[in-house]
Amino acid sequence: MSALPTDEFNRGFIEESARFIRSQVPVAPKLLIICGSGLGGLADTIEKPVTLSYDEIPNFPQSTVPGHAGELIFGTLSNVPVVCMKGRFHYYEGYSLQKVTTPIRIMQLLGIKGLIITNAAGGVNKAYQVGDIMLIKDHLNFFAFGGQHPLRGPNDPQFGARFFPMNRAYDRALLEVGKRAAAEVGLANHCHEGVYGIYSGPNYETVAEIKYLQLVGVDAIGMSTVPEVLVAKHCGLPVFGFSFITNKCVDSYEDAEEPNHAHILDVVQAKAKKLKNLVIKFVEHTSDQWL
Ligand SMILES: O=P(O)(O)O[C@@H]1C[C@H](O)[C@@H](CO)O1
Ligand code: HPA
Repeated sequence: MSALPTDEFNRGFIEESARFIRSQVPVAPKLLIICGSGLGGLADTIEKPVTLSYDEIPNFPQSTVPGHAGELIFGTLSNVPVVCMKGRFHYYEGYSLQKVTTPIRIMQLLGIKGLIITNAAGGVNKAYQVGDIMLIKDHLNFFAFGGQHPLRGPNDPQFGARFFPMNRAYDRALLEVGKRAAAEVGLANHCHEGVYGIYSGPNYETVAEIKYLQLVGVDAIGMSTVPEVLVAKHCGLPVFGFSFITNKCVDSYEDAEEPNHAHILDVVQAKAKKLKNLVIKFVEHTSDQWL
């Protein structure tokens, strides 16, 4: 059997990061918000912010992708102590899936009670327009079909059970709150519920791959989120997630349009205020659940 990257995921290693964060931050967070590509502006709404750079925190991975600043922002939203990850980690950066997901376990040790997860994604579903949001109701984990999993290796029962269900991974009640929040911030006509699929990247998909994704029921395709949600569910955290549709997936050889990361960041920027308002409303409506 090949070597397992268990040291990146073991309790001592993660506790060291958590201890450092506790020594720097006055209030323990109750809710973790992970910002997708270009979505770091979600953290601008946090009151009384305290910033920690990823490079200050022992054992914490470093952001290498444009649009992922590499900072944790602690503070409050609707009186809920939150922490915002401005910058997430992706498998294509070279990190193991364990390393990609260590922040979830660190934040769980700090006492979070839930996860809001966001991403930029390509619209596979032909009804989706650039600038829409998709509330994630489920995912297709193509990594797991190939035997790749952040929880491969010895299980630490202090975090969660060896085997765990994923059929209600995206909390149904939170999804309804998300729908209401989207309507309240004027996104009702741009809001869908759908299935997110993970693709490793760093390339965007071929035409044949997009046709396949359409056939198997993927509505939005991206390069993140699924590993973090798996580890969050393993340790019992309720999850609310949404994809921001930054580009239409090209499913024809005649179509000359090509996805482009710089353009994706611009598209997010253009809708940043509405997305911030969505997160604020969502936390406002769910605050009792986290306190
Ligand atoms: O971190 P997310 O999933 O939002 O980032 C997406 C996927 C790739 O990292 C990148 C492609 O443009 O954006
Ligand atoms: N494919 C994969 N990841 C993405 C895309 C896409 O089209 N857009 C933004 N992230």
